[in-house]
Amino acid sequence: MSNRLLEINNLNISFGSGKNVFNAVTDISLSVSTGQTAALIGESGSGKSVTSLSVLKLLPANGRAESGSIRFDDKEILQMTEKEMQKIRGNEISMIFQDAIASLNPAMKVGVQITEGLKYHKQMPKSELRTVALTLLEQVGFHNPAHIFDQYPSQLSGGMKQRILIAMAISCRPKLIIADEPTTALDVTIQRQVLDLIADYKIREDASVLMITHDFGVVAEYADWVYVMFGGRIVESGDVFTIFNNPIHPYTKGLIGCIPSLESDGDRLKSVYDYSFEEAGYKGRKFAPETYSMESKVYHAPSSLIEVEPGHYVRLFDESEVTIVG
Ligand SMILES: Nc1ncnc2c1ncn2[C@@H]1O[C@H](COP(=O)(O)OP(=O)(O)OP(=O)(O)O)[C@@H](O)[C@H]1O
Repeated sequence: MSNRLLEINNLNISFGSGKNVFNAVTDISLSVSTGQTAALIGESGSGKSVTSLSVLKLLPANGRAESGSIRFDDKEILQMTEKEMQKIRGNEISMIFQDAIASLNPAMKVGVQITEGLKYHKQMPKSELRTVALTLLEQVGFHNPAHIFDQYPSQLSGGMKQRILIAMAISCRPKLIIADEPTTALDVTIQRQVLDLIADYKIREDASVLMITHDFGVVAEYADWVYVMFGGRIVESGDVFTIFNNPIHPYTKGLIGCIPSLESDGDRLKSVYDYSFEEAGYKGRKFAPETYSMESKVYHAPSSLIEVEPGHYVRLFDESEVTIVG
């Protein structure tokens, strides 16, 4: 078996029907190897969440994977039935959602909520559930697990609730964790704790993480492999060192330029668009995903990723590599 636990190939996802079809994700390919963290980074609306939801077959009702493949542990997800997916969700793949704190049941003790997955997926006897839940609470950093077990969500802070969610996510010892901006609502110290807990789990269990983020600082610290998304496509990918040392696509450069730095001497934080305007010398988004217009002509950019050095892929964007189609 390959060590690619998750492998997405040429995935296309659209919403709507008839004339109102909208392609949210176009020709995405990515993989997450065993024991590694892959980050999917891009601005809001670039298709990160839609891609990750498709791995669990949890797309909204008006969305669908049109073509491509999603292989997890050498099984094709897109061909699985709902019943088969129920055995995978929360068991082999866990997802920590952006706004997941709201999903905690306010009327149930958090300790009991942690045991739900174990009852459902592992048929664990009642006598063992409490002991396992206490261990999980310890693993996510609670020094007084017996006390926390009996608390209701309203008695806990946001950061504590986030740790409960991580305990739930890891309870069945999933092979893959999908973390969709799990820290957006939290302050910086707690963000780090949450990301560290996910990283600890990954190391302890030799598990894999697909991390969805818009923060290159987080990518630098936690990811092994990076996929940069723009407009529903991957525009650059490679291992984290290569992407930081030799970013090629203007959008990637822009994102890296957005990381606040202590040495920046008080400079205004550049937005990605400022960067592309200045660096690319174009009026408009030079690196638009497929077509863009300039001086009343429409340009069509080649849509394939090119391997510019071993393992480093970039979608072409240079004017010399653009053909005029209209
Ligand atoms: N139910 C839906 N119906 C129609 N379009 C949708 C639906 N859900 C998402 N989209 C569209 O799909 C595109 C990708 O959205 P997605 O949520 O994956 O972006 P994202 O990169 O995860 O952004 P964010 O960081 O804000 O979550 C967006 O243009 C979005 O408007």
